[in-house]
Amino acid sequence: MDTIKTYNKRKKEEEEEEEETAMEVGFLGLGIMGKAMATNLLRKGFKLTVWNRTLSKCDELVEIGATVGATPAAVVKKCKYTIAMLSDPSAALSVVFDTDGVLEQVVSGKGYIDMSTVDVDTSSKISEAITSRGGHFLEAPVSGSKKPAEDGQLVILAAGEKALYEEAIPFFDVLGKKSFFLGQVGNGAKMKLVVNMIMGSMMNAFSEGLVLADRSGLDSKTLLDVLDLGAIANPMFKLKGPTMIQNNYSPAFPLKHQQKDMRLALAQGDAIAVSMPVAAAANEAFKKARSMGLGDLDFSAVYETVKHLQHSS
Ligand SMILES: NC(=O)C1=CN([C@@H]2O[C@H](COP(=O)(O)OP(=O)(O)OC[C@H]3O[C@@H](n4cnc5c(N)ncnc54)[C@H](OP(=O)(O)O)[C@@H]3O)[C@@H](O)[C@H]2O)C=CC1
Ligand SMILES: O=CC(=O)O
Repeated sequence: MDTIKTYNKRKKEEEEEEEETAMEVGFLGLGIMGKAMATNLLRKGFKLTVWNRTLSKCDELVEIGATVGATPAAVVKKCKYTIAMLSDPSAALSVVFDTDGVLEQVVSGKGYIDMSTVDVDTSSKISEAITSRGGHFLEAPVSGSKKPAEDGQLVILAAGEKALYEEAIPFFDVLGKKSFFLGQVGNGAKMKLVVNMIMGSMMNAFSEGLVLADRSGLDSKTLLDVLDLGAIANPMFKLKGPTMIQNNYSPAFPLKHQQKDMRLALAQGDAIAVSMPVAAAANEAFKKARSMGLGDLDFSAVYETVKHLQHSS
């Protein structure tokens, strides 16, 4: 009789533990984007276990209810679903494959959702590793910056396992205003790089326009008003224009990440022989900006490089 009781008690505890695990969501990477996204998930009632390479960045999340995992592996062990938001391909790979990384605890049924902006190769390597251990993988890079992340207004570009996409919709509903499922792994990465290639090229054209207007004796604020009323009005010019003309480059989207995206988009074009001279020139300007020590500022700081080119000519 006692044996049956003990068995039933243990079974109930296991079921409770399983339920608990199912509700826990892991979050790796609490930079500008990750912090805002994790905060939204917590505020909407998800139980979050967070990890960041610089562990002190977890403190603010702990204050609003998060638990800290000591390593990426510890987070995955505890949670059925883990979301990552990391700087670049090398960070995304390191968090999965290094000692104490994600892969050590991926077993059947675990879901890994990488929302970092990376290239197809990186995403495919991660996908193969996770799925070969019975886990499920989704890439889900986002369009939208710090403010859309804070407001839960990102555009989510998901690709990979459709079933995991369906399961992740409650997270995406909190994080974004719209999510797309784009098919096989790689399509999310490709779409995100196309979008950011266009954005980086536009930022350069905009910077050149601001310089040309200024050197032509025109008022920059009037230029912004004219642009905003015409066919090329857009939220980026409207948001960044006023701060750029005040030389304020407080980072929302760090310039080093925009340059990484230009580089990866050019490689994407290179592989399929798509010629992109405008994007290539924009990439050079972002590289120049990095060499001027502007990499941690907002990507709109490329305006300083465009101004600098006039001084040196
Ligand atoms: N900011 C934006 O507007 C947008 C950014 N993105 C993309 O989202 C991703 C994150 O961007 P964002 O939050 O702005 O970037 P941040 O630079 O603010 O944060 C980067 C994060 O990656 C971590 N990291 C960097 N290198 C490593 C490593 N080797 N191992 C482990 N962790 C590492 C950082 O940890 P630590 O704190 O220790 O440095 C930090 O948590 C990037 O891929 C970016 O391109 C996409 C849309 C918009
Ligand atoms: O990746 C950057 C963004 O603003 O989107």
